Amino acid sequence: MTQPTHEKVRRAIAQAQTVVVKVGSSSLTMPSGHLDPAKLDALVSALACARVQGARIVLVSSGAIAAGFGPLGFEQRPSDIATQQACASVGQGLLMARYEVSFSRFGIRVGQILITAEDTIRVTQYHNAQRTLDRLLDLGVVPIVNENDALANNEIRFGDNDRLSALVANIVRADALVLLTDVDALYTAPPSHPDSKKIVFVPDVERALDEVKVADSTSGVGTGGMITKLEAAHMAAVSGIPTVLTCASNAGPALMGDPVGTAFAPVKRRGSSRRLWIKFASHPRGVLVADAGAAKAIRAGQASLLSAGVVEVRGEFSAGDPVWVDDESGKHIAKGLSGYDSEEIPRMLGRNTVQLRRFFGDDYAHPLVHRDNLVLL
Ligand SMILES: Nc1ncnc2c1ncn2[C@@H]1O[C@H](COP(=O)(O)OP(=O)(O)O)[C@@H](O)[C@H]1O
Ligand SMILES: N[C@@H](CCC(=O)OP(=O)(O)O)C(=O)O
Repeated sequence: MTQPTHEKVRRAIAQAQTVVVKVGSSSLTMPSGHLDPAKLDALVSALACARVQGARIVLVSSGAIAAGFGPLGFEQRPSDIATQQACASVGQGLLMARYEVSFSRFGIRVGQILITAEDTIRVTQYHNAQRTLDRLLDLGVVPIVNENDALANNEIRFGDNDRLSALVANIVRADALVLLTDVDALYTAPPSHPDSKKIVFVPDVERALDEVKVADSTSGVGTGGMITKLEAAHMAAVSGIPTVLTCASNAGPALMGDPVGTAFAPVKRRGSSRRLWIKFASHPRGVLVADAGAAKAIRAGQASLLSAGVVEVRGEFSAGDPVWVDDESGKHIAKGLSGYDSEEIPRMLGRNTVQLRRFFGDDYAHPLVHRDNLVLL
């Protein structure tokens, strides 16, 4: 795929049939922990305009925690998980009620989808989410997606909605991803730095990840900061989806392909959501150390990690959990989903498939990490 120009990327965004728009907490709420109805209405007006012109819009909206902590009497965003989850439970209802009213000004229906990281990777849940989202879009509904904060397991929770929005874009096979936040564009360094400069086009997001200085969120209500937005743009880019990042008040022009904010070019064709999640969002719970031969085969691509080529297992994990694959010098070479619980693995190490089948039975004759679940770093 040849690298598209800035104009071509903007044109692709303007012509996008299916668009995922992600809006951050700071663009919908006040620092006091309440919804800001004027901001929400302005965003909805821009989205409704695109919808009325025929675009299929999926809105990934943060703001549940930020809209819930004020009504529950907290002065600032709570930091403990249980209170955040309680705030999300209250705030999510308030958020949807307001979206419902606001979209109804344009005769547009909305539907709520609360999703977990698991739903984006496990095949049946993934297809379930895909089927519901596709059907909602066919019916002209604007699905409003958020992470299922009230119940999400902290171990694999996204926490921010940036990377979740890139996975949703992959699920609905979106033509464009629009990330709306409280800053008008990506800058070479946090905008508070006196010599930071605006970046209008990123042809190669992998280079930008190395070159741009980023900081965590400072808004008091958001979580990810710029790093998770760059990761989302990266995930979209490797899924073949262009991204524009700008402030929420630029939503209308961004959707029309105007040169606002920062546009990111796609770099490759589509990949699977599971592999995107493994590479960008999973938190490994252990390590499998590959010998030189296995490390070489994995680096060459397309190989599964077999017990015969593993010399050590570290950490406690269950089958299906993410793990690092390291070489013997301790360098991470890949991330993958383990095929076995960590306690089962030591007796399998160094044995080939024939020995595993003979000693332990057919259940032990599979790769430690199948190549479909293995992603090179
Ligand atoms: N290089 C950078 N360019 C632009 N903004 C940056 C950069 N580094 C850090 N930021 C900060 O990231 C913030 C946006 O992240 P966040 O508060 O998580 O937003 P949201 O709630 O919309 O997800 C901006 O307010 C900005 O100060
Ligand atoms: N799912 C959470 C999102 C947390 C959050 O702050 O995300 P963001 O504002 O996008 O950085 C919520 O709705 O509160």
